[in-house]
Amino acid sequence: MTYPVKGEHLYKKFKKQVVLDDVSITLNEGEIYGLIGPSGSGKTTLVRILLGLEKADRGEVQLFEQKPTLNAFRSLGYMAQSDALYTELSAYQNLDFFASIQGLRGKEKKARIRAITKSVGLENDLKKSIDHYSGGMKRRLSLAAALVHEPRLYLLDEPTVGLDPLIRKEIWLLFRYLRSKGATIIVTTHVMDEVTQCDRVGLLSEGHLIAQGAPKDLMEEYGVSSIEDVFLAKEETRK
Ligand SMILES: Nc1ncnc2c1ncn2[C@@H]1O[C@H](COP(=O)(O)OP(=O)(O)OP(=O)(O)O)[C@@H](O)[C@H]1O
Repeated sequence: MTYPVKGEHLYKKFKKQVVLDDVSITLNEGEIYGLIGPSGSGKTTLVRILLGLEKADRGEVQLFEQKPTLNAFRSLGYMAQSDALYTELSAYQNLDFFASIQGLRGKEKKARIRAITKSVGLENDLKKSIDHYSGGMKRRLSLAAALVHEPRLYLLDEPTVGLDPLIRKEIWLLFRYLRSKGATIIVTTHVMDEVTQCDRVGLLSEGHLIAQGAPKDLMEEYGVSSIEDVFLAKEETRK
């Protein structure tokens, strides 16, 4: 079996602060994995290390059983926490650019742009310049840019932050559709109802992966009815 992501014994320090302490994480093909934890617990750092954008002080990362390289990076869908869009271009021009650098051409490129903008609900706003986009629209466009080339692996850092519930629902439908086609998705989130839609979750606290598993199994194991309570129960046992 090929694992899309394998991080082993990852350790990272920024100056004197230990941000990740012996974190190991393996993703199976075709699963949605939610990475959750309080602000500052190390989620973004972990995602960036898994991508090869940040180097761990110790530990090993493999993407599809190879060390992260620029080529591997191109075949991923990455959405950073802050939007990386070209504000002087229209929404369409942005997507056209991102699709082109991912190697899409001609009719296929147009069809993918059309399909993805519909999925994120921006099909009527493609001509607008990004300067005239709201924060939520920019977020959706960033997501579309990460998804347009339909990679096998997505690393999405808070993709739905600031979006209204209807759009969020649409986006989760899209994630499930991508999963049904065999894609693997790692997503960081603060939204608890999104957590229960993940196949597995990893709970990060102060750089430690304190629990990992299917949300239902974790809730059963701790005899609680929410992942927040699993978090609290687990934190209690660590003290
Ligand atoms: N480049 C950096 N230099 C110094 N400290 C950093 C750097 N990047 C992250 N940190 C610190 O590492 C810790 C973890 O940050 P990280 O962004 O990974 O957390 P997070 O769980 O993603 O938080 P949030 O949910 O707020 O995005 C924080 O204390 C942060 O200040």
